[in-house]
Amino acid sequence: RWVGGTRSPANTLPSTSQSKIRTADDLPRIKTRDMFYRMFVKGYYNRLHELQVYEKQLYGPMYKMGMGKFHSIALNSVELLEELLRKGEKFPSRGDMSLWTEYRDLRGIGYGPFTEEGEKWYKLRTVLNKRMMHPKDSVQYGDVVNEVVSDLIKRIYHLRRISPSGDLVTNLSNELYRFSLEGISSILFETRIGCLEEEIPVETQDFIDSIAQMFSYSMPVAMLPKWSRNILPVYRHYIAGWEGIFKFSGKLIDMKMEAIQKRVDTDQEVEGEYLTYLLSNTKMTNKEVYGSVTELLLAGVDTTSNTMMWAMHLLSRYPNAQDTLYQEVSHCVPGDKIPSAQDVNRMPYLKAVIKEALRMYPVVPMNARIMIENDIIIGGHFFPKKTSFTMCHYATSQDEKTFPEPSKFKPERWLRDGRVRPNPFGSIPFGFGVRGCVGRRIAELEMYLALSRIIKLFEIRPDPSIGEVKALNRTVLVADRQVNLHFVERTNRAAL
Ligand code: HEM
Repeated sequence: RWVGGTRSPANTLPSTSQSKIRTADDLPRIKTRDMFYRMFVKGYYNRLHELQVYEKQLYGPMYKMGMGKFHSIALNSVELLEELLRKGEKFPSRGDMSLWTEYRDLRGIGYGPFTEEGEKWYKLRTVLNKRMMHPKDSVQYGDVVNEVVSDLIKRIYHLRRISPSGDLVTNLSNELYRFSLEGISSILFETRIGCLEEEIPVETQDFIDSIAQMFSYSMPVAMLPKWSRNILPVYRHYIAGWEGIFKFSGKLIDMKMEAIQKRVDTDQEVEGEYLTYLLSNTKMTNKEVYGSVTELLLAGVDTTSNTMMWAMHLLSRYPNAQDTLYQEVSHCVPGDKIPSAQDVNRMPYLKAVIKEALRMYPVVPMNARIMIENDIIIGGHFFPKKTSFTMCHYATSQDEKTFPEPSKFKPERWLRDGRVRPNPFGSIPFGFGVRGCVGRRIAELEMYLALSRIIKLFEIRPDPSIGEVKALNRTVLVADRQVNLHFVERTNRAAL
């Protein structure tokens, strides 16, 4: 069979409805030959997000796709995504994560929110969601994040100063990666790790290199057969990446645990934020905390940094939108005051800017669900349980029926000022439902606080020498070239 298990409507549905229900066999299928041609001859392999748009034109909103062991039903319309997500199971699954679980099994480390499944996943999320998921939870991290934003601003001043024009910041993605890693580490480890210092500490640099190593060897490890692992060095490098990641995060978590233990031993009150909560208020062991904190961290860096990069890139190209944002920020936070987590709640345009940047560049451009427990009917088609669905939400967020003039950056389409707002399933950059992104509120807080402060201090302008920037799909949507921006100071005051 093409997808799913062996059940069919004939043995699961009431006989009256059987005649109207179609199956996967009635859907168009992308031929393997065509898929290879598009990927490797037409060069779509790193523009899979654009392939969604192209294939919708060829096959319509629902089609079969597959390569090797991987087979899936592509859903490529707002209506179908809404139907699938609304019919979601109690313990939704995105599919096979054995590439990540293998290392955890090898070292006896607990699974985190990405790798855990079923009821165990549900229980884990119940613990992890606390102090993270509610908008008011993120407010408590406002001061911690603002300290990191201050260091980012200092670094922007420094980089401008040493640039030939006196206001250029080159390779913005790299700077925002450093900001984002520092921001999420300061929340998850409750300590600073020095990513924004001029010289990054050696241990932190090793950690950054290990993350890059693990990600870059993931694809070859997934593609190569298991028997090649003892022959080729690829698997060894991949495992070495994980070793470096867990060595660093394990050390920081152990240090926190020791500090908590000392306070407990001396009858002092234990105070702290997320990590302290996980270590002292839940029944999680250290090895379980390693697994979860590390997965939260890995999910929270490139996603946040690239979204900020796209938002700033767009603002530099749409000066009117940038000006509207500046007016809002300077009205809500006048003078030298630094925007706080409470202040950003009074800035609807700021939120709309991020929402629109995520619509145009949803950094995670596709997502998946696999029905574990139940058969399902989607778009009038029957699918047996274990069917895998690919959610083509990059394409739906570019659909002009939901978003008129989709290639234009129009934050105002998200404002709640009486206008008809787009279907919420049109743009789902953080996923949906109980399995949706756990770090959404933290990511939003980081982006709001950084962007509002930057826009208050600087007018950002494009660097014409870099040409037209396009998105490449490298697990997340990144720029196809180095992005530079001019940061023109709005006043003479260096308000830090
Ligand atoms: C702009 C920033 C971010 C974007 C666009 C984003 C997007 C996503 C998406 C699309 C998913 C899949 C959700 C689903 O299947 O319904 C996800 C899951 C997840 N995200 Fe994020 N994310 C961002 C930032 C973060 C941050 C900062 C963290 C950590 C604090 C984080 C942690 C996670 C985790 C752990 C999961 C897996 C949740 C689970 O399976 O239960 N993300 N994210």
